[in-house]
Amino acid sequence: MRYFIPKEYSHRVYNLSKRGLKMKLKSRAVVSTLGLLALFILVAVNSSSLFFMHEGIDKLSRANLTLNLYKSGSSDSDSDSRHALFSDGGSDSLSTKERKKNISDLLVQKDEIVERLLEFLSNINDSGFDFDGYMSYTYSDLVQELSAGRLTKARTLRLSPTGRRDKLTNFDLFHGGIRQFALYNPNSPYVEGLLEDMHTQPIVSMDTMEKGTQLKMGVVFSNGARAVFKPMRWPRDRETDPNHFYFNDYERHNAEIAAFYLDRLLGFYSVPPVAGRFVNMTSEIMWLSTKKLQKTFYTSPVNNLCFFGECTYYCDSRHSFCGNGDIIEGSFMAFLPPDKFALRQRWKSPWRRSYSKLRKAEWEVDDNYCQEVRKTTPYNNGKMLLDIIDMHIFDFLTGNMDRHHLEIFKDFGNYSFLIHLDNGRGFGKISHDERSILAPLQQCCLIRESTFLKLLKFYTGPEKLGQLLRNSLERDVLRPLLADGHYTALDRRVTVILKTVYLCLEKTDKYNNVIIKDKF
Ligand SMILES: Nc1ncnc2c1ncn2[C@@H]1O[C@H](COP(=O)(O)OP(=O)(O)OP(=O)(O)O)[C@@H](O)[C@H]1O
Ligand SMILES: [Mn+2]
Repeated sequence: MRYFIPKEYSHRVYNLSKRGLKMKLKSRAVVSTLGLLALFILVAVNSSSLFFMHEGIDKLSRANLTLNLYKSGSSDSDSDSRHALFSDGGSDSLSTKERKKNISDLLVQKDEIVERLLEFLSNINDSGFDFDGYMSYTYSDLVQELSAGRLTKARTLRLSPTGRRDKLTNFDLFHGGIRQFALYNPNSPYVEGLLEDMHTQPIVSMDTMEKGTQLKMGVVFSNGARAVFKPMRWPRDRETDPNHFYFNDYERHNAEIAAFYLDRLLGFYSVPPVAGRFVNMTSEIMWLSTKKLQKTFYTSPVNNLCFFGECTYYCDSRHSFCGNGDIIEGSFMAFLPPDKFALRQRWKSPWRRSYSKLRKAEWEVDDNYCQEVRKTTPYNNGKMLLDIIDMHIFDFLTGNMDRHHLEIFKDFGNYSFLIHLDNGRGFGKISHDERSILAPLQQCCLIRESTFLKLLKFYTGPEKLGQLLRNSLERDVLRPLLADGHYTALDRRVTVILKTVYLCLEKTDKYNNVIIKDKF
């Protein structure tokens, strides 16, 4: 396998030492003196709310957001020179009232509590939040602006370069492009290229993966790329059995694919690229696998080829994977770099479920659970807790209750992003919203501002999350990937999240206590 660090990325490094942050701030100051000017205003307004954040990070974040999200208030600087995401729209011929009315006409389903949230936001003049400017943005523009912090030229993994650059595959480029705050850059052509490769490249090796509890296979393609293959277990319109506990639920190949697109749509960039593919069970699985695995193949009474493979759970003839003839669908998730190049660290999530029918987890019985978590390393660094909350919001949207571990690249340290592997237990229920997945948001009453603004945009429209995801999923060969009801469920769940945020705001009555401005 070949690795390299793309040249254009290797010269700027996020250094978490104070000196590093100061240097970063300094370079920003050169780019925009206005940023600093507005920073001071913001610092004065918000100094009390971000008490738990690392001081340096705090400054950096505010500088960034001042540039993008806020009106300059009493600042006398020239607004055209700013990258103002939310311009004040002064030249617009419509009055504020008219614009608000036009926008609210676009709302399909209003929710009384979220309406109150909007009212609250339109009235918080003192923090300089430009509500009208925000409302005039489309989701696509918004996500570009708000997720930019994740894609800045943070450092990549230290993978040693071998091989010539023109010979590098999309898979190599994906590994070379993994950064401290995002797994990939959605604007880089290698992402689409890798999806295409996983869909078209001949499969040359297929082996059972030892890791995890349910069957999954390690695949090697002819160009050297590797992927985790999860075959289709059941039809995509079949919902989770309500009598099953979350830990008895099967994995769904389509959920893995949909989760990748949802994560990308939300601007998190934490799920490795996943592509769907039809696989020939005879030539692409059986002939390539071990004798042991081959022994689990059989022909079903209706002449479909089936196998059950080897794994800790559900690998017996009552839980088989059966093809249509000998063709089966499956998801292919790009492999992360192997441990010897980039070690990952995995530990139990504080909001892990008990995985027992009888026992409750600590977070389920202790209302002050978050206050304790916030004091502990690494959740006190100002980023990881917000990442966990983002992750649970993501899991709540898909309905995945199976987030038992947190995982990062060791090389990036505690101030890095969480990798979202294992999304196969999402999209199992259409009409049920599992609110307990939102526990970290509910208990900590914190949400990253960018996440909040993105979700709110789905509520105000005109673009809705369900429709946007439906459009994205059209690209995959296994379309349609989700039963129709899942798209409506997503829109409904956005509202549930926003209501949760409003209830937090109501408790503290202060925007900055709940909605945290950091650079992500
Ligand atoms: N894309 C990937 N690249 C590298 N390793 C991976 C990838 N996907 C999964 N793995 C490895 O396999 C392990 C198990 O994967 P996954 O969590 O999807 O399976 P699982 O059967 O649901 O596991 P569990 O029972 O622990 O929930 C992961 O923790 C990770 O170490
Ligand atoms: Mn799992």
